Amino acid sequence: HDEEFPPRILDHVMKNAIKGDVTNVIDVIDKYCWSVEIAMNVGDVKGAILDKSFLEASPKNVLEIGCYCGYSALRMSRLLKEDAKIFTIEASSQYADVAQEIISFAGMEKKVQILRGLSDEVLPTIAEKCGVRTFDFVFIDHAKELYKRDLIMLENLGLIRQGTTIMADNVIFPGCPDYLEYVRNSPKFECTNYPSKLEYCENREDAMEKSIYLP
Ligand SMILES: Oc1cc(-c2ccc(F)cc2)cc2cncnc12
Ligand SMILES: [Mg+2]
Repeated sequence: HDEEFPPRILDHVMKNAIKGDVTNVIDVIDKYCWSVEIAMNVGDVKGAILDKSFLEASPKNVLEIGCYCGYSALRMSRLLKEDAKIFTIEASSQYADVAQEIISFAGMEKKVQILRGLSDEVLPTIAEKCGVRTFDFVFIDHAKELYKRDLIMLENLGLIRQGTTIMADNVIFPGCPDYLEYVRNSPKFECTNYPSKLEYCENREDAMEKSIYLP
């Protein structure tokens, strides 16, 4: 990926969005990505699918794996109920730096906590570090080859509970076949597929997969 996109989107947001207006920041990012350059945010079309599942779950403790520039964390933060919080794991310190700036610019720094590091390094201590026992909603949107490994880690660490909603981005493109096979064949997950398009594209298929954990 273009390593220089994050600083450019940060600069564009700072110059064109309204400080403290999270909906405007989201809109400014989407307009930029539709008109200037594509980025790997979940985007507005798949973002609406995420929003709907998020509202249905109405979660208190939210985990995101793959923060990037903070776009999906902002989308979820604007739908958070009182005293609910989002913890988002980001392995790239460059991405985490930009995400922190964008999340703070939007005024959501109290609702979103960025955890820097690789998911398999962060997850084992996240419960005690964040004062959370289990997560009510999980959004998986990082390296596709890590989806299955990390879901199994969430199960083994007891970080998900009866009824936890897990949303996964990019299950068609770039695709995560082993993850899909795992959740769809497991009796512990109730899965729903939401066909859509790759972010900021009209003609490339992608989809989100919702899996409700029912151990
Ligand atoms: O939504 C996404 C899209 C792409 C991606 C890859 C290749 C391409 F050509 C276009 C888009 C990569 C991602 C990596 N992590 C999380 N989400 C991603
Ligand atoms: Mg994605």
